[in-house]
Amino acid sequence: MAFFKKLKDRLFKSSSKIDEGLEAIVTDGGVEETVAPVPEVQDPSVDGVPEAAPEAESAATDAQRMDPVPEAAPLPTDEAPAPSLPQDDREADGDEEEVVPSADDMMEAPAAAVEAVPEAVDPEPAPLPADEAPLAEETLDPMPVPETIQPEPEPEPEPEPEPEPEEETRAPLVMPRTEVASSPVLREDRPAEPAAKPGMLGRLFGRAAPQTVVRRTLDDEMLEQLEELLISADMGVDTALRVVANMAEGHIGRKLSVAEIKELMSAEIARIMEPVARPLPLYPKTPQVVLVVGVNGSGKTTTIGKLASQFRAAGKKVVIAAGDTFRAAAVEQLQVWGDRAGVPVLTAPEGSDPASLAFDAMGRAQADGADLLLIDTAGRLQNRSDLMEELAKIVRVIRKKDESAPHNTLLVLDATTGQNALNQVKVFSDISDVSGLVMTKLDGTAKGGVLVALADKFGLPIHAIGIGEQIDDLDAFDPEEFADALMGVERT
Ligand SMILES: Nc1nc2c(ncn2[C@@H]2O[C@H](COP(=O)(O)OP(=O)(O)OP(=O)(O)O)[C@@H](O)[C@H]2O)c(=O)[nH]1
Repeated sequence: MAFFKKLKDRLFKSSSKIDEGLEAIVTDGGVEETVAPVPEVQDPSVDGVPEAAPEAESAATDAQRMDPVPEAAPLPTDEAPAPSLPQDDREADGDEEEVVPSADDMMEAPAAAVEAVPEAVDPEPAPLPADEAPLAEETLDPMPVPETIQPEPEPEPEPEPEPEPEEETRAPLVMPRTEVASSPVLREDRPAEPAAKPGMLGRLFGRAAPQTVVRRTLDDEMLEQLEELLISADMGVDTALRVVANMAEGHIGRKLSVAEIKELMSAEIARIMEPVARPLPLYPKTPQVVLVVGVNGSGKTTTIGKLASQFRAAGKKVVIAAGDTFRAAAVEQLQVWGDRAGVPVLTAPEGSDPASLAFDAMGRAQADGADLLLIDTAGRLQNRSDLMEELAKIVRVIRKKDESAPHNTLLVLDATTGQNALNQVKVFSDISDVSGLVMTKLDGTAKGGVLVALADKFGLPIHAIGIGEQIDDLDAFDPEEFADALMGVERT
């Protein structure tokens, strides 16, 4: 399943809360309007845009959003270019994901494929392919250009083309999302054309019954209600105010439906989040040391496991240091992830000095020629000064081996803590040099708006978001996808 689809499905607690709230706000004082009937689709093979009564064009669009025509036509072929495959294949298959091999597709390899990676033994140091040469600083694309991007065109189009062997070439989440976003074929969740032009008979007889939409005039009272709604989704007062104020610009006094408000808010949220959507940067210097911090239970261990698996699957050599020596369960959990991914996990006896383990792990990573060293840490905020000293010591000792380390300090935050996440950013920024955020557990929380507040307030890069416990439930952060998922925007 595409990550965006999962994100949308799993952010339902946040989006349905917003949805219900918006319905109530618009219905309260809104007026039901009849909109132009939606033509029934009779001939989906004909490309085109459905007709709309000119005087009610926007209303018709809204009605379609609210009640999409069920038999939407397939994408016109020129909307889904797949230059490397014959036209027939694309049409016959009807599945863009398979016929247009892409980096995004590769993120969707089933976990089973990843589990098939060999045991956690030190793998034979295979020579790195040319395309994995160290990247220049700020070059964000660690993804080797796999053969699947440019598949060999078949001399003779096969009637049943074999699916591409994508499992082995999954990209890590550090893949730059800008590239993905610029490629329309990757947006399989957002077909560009909602419906086809009806056939002739359809145009004559097949018009659906007139539909209605409720719209309410945007005024101060409604703005206040919208603000409260966003605050209830954990967006925080300041951010909610900003979103609503910007959204209101140019729309005061206009009649808006729920769908239109959602789209306006989604655009505003995406605009706020755009500057912080930055994949984890990769540096030419290896091993790149990534220190992972966060309170207990925020998802550090799981995030490290997912990162290690994704990087390993992308051909990177990874070493993990199980630096939370206070919790045996955390060490065991990391070992399970390490075994799955074929990544060595360095451990130390319970209660021993995590800095000493980090020092050894640094040595091991250097000796192994590892690309990445991921260091887990304890998250005992109960004793802040102890934790601060512990983190400072880890940094001191690894700098004995590389004075530029750690190259990233990732703060892992649990979305279910809502506004508390803001305090955690403050505290961890005080005690460590936080360079970026990962937000976990966006699935199953009605507090997803907190990520908008974080972006608005701190401006720290958001590298990735977690929406479940499986390997591929962590992906780079895409502001537009997130905003749409949070607001429950339906793009037809
Ligand atoms: N639903 C959901 N659960 C998650 C996600 N990420 C982590 N978890 C779960 O959250 C729990 C805590 O995750 P850990 O990775 O152990 O958190 P931690 O920060 O390492 O915790 P400590 O080891 O106590 O410091 C585990 O049960 C994970 O499976 C996520 O994105 N979604």
